[in-house]
Amino acid sequence: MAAVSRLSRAGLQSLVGSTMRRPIRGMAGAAQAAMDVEVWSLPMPSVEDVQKQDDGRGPQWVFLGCPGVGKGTYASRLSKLLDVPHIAMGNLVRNELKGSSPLSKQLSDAMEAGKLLPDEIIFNLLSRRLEQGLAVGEKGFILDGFPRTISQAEVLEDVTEIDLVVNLKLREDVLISKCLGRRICSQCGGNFNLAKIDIKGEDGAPNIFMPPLLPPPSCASKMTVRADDTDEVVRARLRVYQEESAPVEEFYRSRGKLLDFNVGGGIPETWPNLLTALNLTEKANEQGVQRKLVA
Ligand SMILES: Nc1ncnc2c1ncn2[C@@H]1O[C@H](COP(=O)(O)OP(=O)(O)O)[C@@H](O)[C@H]1O
Repeated sequence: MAAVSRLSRAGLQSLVGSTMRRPIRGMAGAAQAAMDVEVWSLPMPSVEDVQKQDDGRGPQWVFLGCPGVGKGTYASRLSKLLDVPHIAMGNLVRNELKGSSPLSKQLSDAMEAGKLLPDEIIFNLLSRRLEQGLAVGEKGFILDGFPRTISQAEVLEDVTEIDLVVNLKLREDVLISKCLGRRICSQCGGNFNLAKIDIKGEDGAPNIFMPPLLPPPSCASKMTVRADDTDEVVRARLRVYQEESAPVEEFYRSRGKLLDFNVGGGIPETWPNLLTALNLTEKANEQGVQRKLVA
């Protein structure tokens, strides 16, 4: 619990310390002022909170990877196995932007164009989520979609020691097909995918086969598409990933924390391979998880 507390509170401190210095990209002055008010109204941490030593902390992992690679799918499965929450930044953002205020509209427009949102908004949402987790005794987390820039990674590093960063990889044409095939049930929130990937490997590259993940009949008539899963916006998100997020891979690689993992197939094939790469078994949570990287 202390670990989550430390991240959350120190994250706030770090954010508050940098809010006024860091320019907010592409935001109108009024919207920026509104965000600053919200950020500064958050509770200030005490030095003791930040310095408190951890005990009983759970795993604190990060999932990196391009849009469509399956971060949500595998982070969610691992979170159940490791008994820690899966905190998906994109979901926090989408939930927050359901309102109709001018600021929500402006941020939704930016998101739907594939742009990153300002750090202040992101830190605010993440801190709030971690505070809620702390209140219910969460001990660790798997972060998905955060950090997405070097500056976010630096703030995270200031406030907690991430144990492991799983970097999912997949070729770009497949990423695009997976994003365009993604469907979400408007009733149960289930994630599905209509894309059928069947690529014969050339020049020694392995075949890639990913069957579609079709909805059950009860969901079939309720399929929705994310507004940013259009061809144009997916390509924009991939460009943003290369420019802003790919350097985060190197940030963690240079610290010896990055585990590259090629997503070579569908879930039934990839999930056990991922567990093997992580040296985990399905029963890990019953026995107490000891993560060891495969040598
Ligand atoms: N860490 C972050 N920093 C800035 N913006 C973010 C962050 N996480 C999510 N967002 C915003 O939410 C959108 C959707 O995020 P997500 O669902 O994680 O998408 P993806 O499928 O591209 O990984 C992003 O395109 C961006 O606008």
